[in-house]
Amino acid sequence: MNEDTGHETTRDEVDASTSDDARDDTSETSMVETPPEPPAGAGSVFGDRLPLAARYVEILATAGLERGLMGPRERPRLWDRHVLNSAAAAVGFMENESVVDIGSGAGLPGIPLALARPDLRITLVEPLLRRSTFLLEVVDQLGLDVRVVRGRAEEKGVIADAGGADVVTSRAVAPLSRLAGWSAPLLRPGGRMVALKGASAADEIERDERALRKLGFDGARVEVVSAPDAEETRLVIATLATRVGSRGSRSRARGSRHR
Ligand SMILES: C[S@@+](CC[C@H](N)C(=O)[O-])C[C@H]1O[C@@H](n2cnc3c(N)ncnc32)[C@H](O)[C@@H]1O
Repeated sequence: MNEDTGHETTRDEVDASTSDDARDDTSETSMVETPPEPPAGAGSVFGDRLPLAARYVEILATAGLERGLMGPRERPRLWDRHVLNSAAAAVGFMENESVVDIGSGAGLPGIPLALARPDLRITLVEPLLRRSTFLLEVVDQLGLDVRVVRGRAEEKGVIADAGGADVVTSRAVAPLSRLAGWSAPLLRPGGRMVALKGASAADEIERDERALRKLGFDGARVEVVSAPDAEETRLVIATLATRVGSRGSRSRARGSRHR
């Protein structure tokens, strides 16, 4: 059981290595190391925002590691396994869509998406104070127009604040049926869930098909995507066909808190 989330830890969550357990092996990390260099393909993903993406990787490699948001073993693969892997999901979003990233942790996939796709209007939802504080700092340091909402995706206050979104995204947060249950109330009718999943994506759809349909999701499918020099990722995409959940106000205040 994951102490942060109160639910069983899935393989995806373990893979993300963003749990507080990461703090146990910080002794392996040398804080004076220079940040990992961007791979050649990163330029085509982030364009003129590559320096901001590099700054984000630097923050993850320093404060992110020091504060236990990333495991030290992730340091050499921050670009390919995390930042570029998250940015690869950009193909799942249409122009100017509003996007809620639930369980954003250290900002994945929301921050790389905001950097690769400045047209998207992104809200990061994260319940843990330490992580939501980190997210506010990242948004501030990178000068991004991204909202941070502290709370659990399923909380009424979060739904009222961040709901009515075109897309709800997530990465390594929960099994598909639970994710769908959290995503549906945050979506406008006809909105989409775009969940970044690992190799289990197709099996999860098969396993949770009935639960998805019950929640009003149609046509769940897997799209395999990748960015240059990045690990492949699988997007589970499903459309909310019926009116489920509530629309919320979209206050532009940064750093709202719901408890
Ligand atoms: C394993 S981490 C993944 C973080 C990030 N998405 C990534 O890919 O690195 C799971 C995150 O989900 C958050 N979380 C757990 N339950 C949640 C809920 N009900 N609503 C929103 N976030 C939740 C946790 O606090 C944690 O930051």
